[in-house]
Parts: sequence; C-alpha cells; structure tokens
Amino acid sequence: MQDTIELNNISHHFNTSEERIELFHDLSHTIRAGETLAIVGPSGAGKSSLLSIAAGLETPASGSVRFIIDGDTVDALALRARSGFIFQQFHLMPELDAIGNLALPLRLKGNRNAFDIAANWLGKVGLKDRARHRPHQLSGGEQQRIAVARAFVSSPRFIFADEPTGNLDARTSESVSNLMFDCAAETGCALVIVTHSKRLALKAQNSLHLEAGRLEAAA
Ligand SMILES: Nc1ncnc2c1ncn2[C@@H]1O[C@H](COP(=O)(O)OP(=O)(O)OP(=O)(O)O)[C@@H](O)[C@H]1O
Repeated sequence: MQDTIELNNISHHFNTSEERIELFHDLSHTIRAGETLAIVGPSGAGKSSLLSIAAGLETPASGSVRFIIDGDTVDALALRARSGFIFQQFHLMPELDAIGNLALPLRLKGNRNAFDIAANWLGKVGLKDRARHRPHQLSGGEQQRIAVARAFVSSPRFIFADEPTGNLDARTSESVSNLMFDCAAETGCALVIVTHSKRLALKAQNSLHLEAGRLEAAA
C-alpha cells in the first residue's frame, strides 16, 4: 500500500485577543503506510494540533501537507474518508447501542452488510454480549473498546488517536492499548497516537517528541 502523509515545512499558531500562541515552525515529517507512531511532549506543545493537521482536520498556517492514498495525491476529505479517529472521551452516540455505534460509519457509506461487519468487530473486541447495551450501560474501558472497533470498522488506512487511554485506569489502558496495536497489525493500518503515557508510546515503532516548536525522534 502506498499511503503517506507528508508534512512539509509546516508552521502553526493561534491568535487570541491577548496573544499569539506559536506552536511550531518549519516542521517536516512523513507518516508512512502501516507504521505505528507516537507523538509525545509536554502539555500545550501542540501535539493535538499537529495530529489534526496530519489528519486533514486543520490546515497549517503555512507550509503544505500532502496526502497520498494508493500512490495518488488526494484531498483532506478523501483522507478523512479513509481514516478512523479515537478520542480520550470515547464520543459514542448515546442514543445508539453498541452494535448501532459500530454499524453507523458503515451505514453512512451505504454498506448493506453494516450490521454483520459490526457484529464481527464486536466479537473481535470481546463485547459480543454487549451488542444491545447503550454507552451509559458500559464501563469506560468497554466504551473505548467500542470506539476502537468503530475506528477500524470501515477498513481505514490511518487511525488517529488523541490520548486514547487518558480516561482509563492502568489495567484498562493496557488492554485498550494492546487492542489498538493488535487491530493495526492485523489490518495493516497506520496508527498515529498522541499520548502522555510513556508505556503506550513505547509500544509504537516510532516516537516523536514535540517541545518548544521542535519535533525530534524521542529518546
Ligand atoms: N482553537 C484554539 N484557539 C486558540 N488557542 C488554541 C486553540 N487550540 C489550541 N490552542 C492552544 O494551542 C496550544 C497547543 O494546544 P494543543 O492542544 O495542540 O497542545 P497539546 O500538546 O496537545 O496539549 P495537551 O497535551 O495538554 O493536550 C495550547 O496552548 C492551546 O491552549
């Protein structure tokens, strides 16, 4: 698979009424098909902003981002259609049960087998018996397992995860982390994770440290 995200000399800042917040300047990096990458660094360094730019959710103030899927350059919309997202707060639809949440991205794409594929993923994440439970009837760890399955259910090429274990205790974090990495390995999907967890970052093949506007290979 020839899928890459090329960040070329990107800079980003935010203007507030009081100040200009400089995040990074002239930063370049290429994310490759199938790689697992952790982005670490202190709070406020701009990790989530960098993830949003790499995922085509935000545009950098300057520089360019090139998205390549199957060797073709595509726009941000096309990249997003081939991407899955996992957030700290799970973001499941409260009115849908577990299988409904998993089937939703497939149904939105008109997939007639949405519920069969969703049921298969529910089994993969060990929650087959929770198909009819709504998010408020599930533990945080179970909700995040559903969110992980939802991210993978549409056969994405890239998964972007922002603090995916930030709301979980140590034991649940470990099992959700292992699940994410197992799913990525099984599907060949790239996994890009922003995290404060050293333990989680160490599971990734590659690790980048963002601090004071500089992006370097993490020690
Ligand atoms: N929409 C926005 N408007 C103004 N400032 C913003 C906006 N989004 C983020 N910021 C600021 O930009 C800086 C970087 O934020 P970002 O969330 O990217 O950092 P982070 O490294 O992911 O932090 P954390 O680890 O605490 O989540 C912070 O100072 C934040 O307050």
